[in-house]
Amino acid sequence: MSKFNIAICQMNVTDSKRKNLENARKMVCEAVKEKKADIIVLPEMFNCPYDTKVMSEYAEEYDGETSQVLAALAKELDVYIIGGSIPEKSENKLYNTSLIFDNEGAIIGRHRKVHLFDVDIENGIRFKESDVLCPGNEVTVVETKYCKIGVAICFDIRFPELMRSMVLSGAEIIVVPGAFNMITGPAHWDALIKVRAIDNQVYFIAASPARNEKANYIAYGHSAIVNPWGEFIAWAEEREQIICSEIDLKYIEKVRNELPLLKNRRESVYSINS
Ligand SMILES: NC(=O)CC(=O)C(=O)O
Repeated sequence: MSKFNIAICQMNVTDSKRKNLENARKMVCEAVKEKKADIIVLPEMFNCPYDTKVMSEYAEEYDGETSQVLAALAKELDVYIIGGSIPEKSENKLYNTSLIFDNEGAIIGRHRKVHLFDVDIENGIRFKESDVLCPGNEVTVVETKYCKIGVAICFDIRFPELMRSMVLSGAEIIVVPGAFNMITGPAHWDALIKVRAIDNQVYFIAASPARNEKANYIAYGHSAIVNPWGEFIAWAEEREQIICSEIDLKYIEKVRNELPLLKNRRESVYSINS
């Protein structure tokens, strides 16, 4: 199966977990019925506000309410779900975690955000995930019936070594649920998505929450799907919406053959471990 569809549900996230889960369910169903999506991606922290003060309140141990909803939905609709991220509790620690389900509702991967968003931008934004979260320590690449997919979360996008590691492990698609904000979003979001797609010759799927001007942390929106040539093939505005695009694995092969970047790396000259 070299062609299939991926959708992003750019959903409104509220402070009610119940409403967020209901909304996720509604949008995933719509993505499958209306857009014929085979893989559906949700945004970062889709079941709770992106606010370090409340993350522990919303956190769940695996296998909690959110993972049960997503697993059941994936099975019922016969689709893969890359469950954005949620605050995950494990052994008294909190993580920003993406849970990934196959079309039978089985969990096939779990990515814990590796790079925590600790920034202090003058006259801009101060955010310190490490006040409450611990970092994950693994590169996540899941095997699906379509191809291998790398999954990372938001700030992880800024670390090209992580993206390249996924591709060296065979990823042909990279999925990043992410909640950029009104300072870093306009400055860097589109550019990062585009360049990560170009330098890794992958389809790049970046899934944001919809913009909520009343939230403490205002997400930028503008979810997008970029092809391995660096073209935006589907994109959202700020509001709640679903975007979807066809993925063509043969096109990845074509781009990688015509412009053989991955083959022509000179590892003897540079190494990502040095
Ligand atoms: N929220 C994040 O993790 C990252 C972000 O907003 C940025 O890198 O900018």
